[in-house]
Amino acid sequence: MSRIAYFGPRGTFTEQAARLLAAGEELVPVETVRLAMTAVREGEADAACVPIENSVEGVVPATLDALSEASPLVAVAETILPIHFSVLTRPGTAQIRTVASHPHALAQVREWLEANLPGVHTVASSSTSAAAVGVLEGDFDAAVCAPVANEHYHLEVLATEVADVTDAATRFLLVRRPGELPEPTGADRTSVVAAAANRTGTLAELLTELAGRGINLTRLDARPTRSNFGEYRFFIDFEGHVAEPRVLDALTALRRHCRTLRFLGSHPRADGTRNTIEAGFGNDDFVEAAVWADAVRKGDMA
Ligand SMILES: O=C(O)C(=O)Cc1ccccc1
Repeated sequence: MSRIAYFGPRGTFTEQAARLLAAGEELVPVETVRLAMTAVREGEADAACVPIENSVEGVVPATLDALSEASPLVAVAETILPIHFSVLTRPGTAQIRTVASHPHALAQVREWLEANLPGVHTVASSSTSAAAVGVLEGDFDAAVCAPVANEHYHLEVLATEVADVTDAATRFLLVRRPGELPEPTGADRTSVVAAAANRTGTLAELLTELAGRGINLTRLDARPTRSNFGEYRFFIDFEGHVAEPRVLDALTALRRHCRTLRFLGSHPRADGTRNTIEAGFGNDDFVEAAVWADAVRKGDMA
């Protein structure tokens, strides 16, 4: 049985995602996203399940930062969960003055709180279930949690299915130490983090290399390098698998433009969207063109 570290404590949305991505494996809650990845880096866990992006609030910065630091990790699988919340309180609570949750969760229930708990004081916690623990311990009056939270904490349920934005969703990754890659499926996502040279047009150069090979981007985010003010790393997700020649060709080109380029994995997409392949960019097109170019170089051209 594999050991899977997940962003905890028990009862987070990430636990729900880990149950799907690593069914039947040993799931181990870890206090922060970064420590979940450290457990994998140090060999204490075989993989980590972490949130990466939310359809309402965007990326989870802690996940991007932890993916770009220390030794490389690669994403091998993903899942997307619909997000709605349960609001939990201690049994017998007469008045709710404080409500805690992960900042992404608080941002997604602001209207509900204004309408149902006007004037309540909101407190950011490290995760949704850390807020439930805080309620149990008397630190806050209520917590905005994942539906799975109450399997563990047995609090009073004030409301379920709470969400200002219907159809909100969060994507989660399963990351491992580098090794054998998942097989290409035709509906894959490849991720990299690029530290481009700090000069005019470098981001445009990177994007042109991808666009010029008909590669469709699925996400682009910038995070500060933390070392030099104004310097950024670019997190780029795009359609396709590194086993496909147009993707490998693009990565090789990106490498030439970057101070550092970290490969963050190629894995099947949870939504099953097939890779877009423009005319002339299929695997066979690259093979035929390479055979032709080789013949030209050898002087074998008919
Ligand atoms: O705190 C959690 O439960 C998480 O897994 C992070 C999160 C927070 C809000 C929405 C989706 C995921």
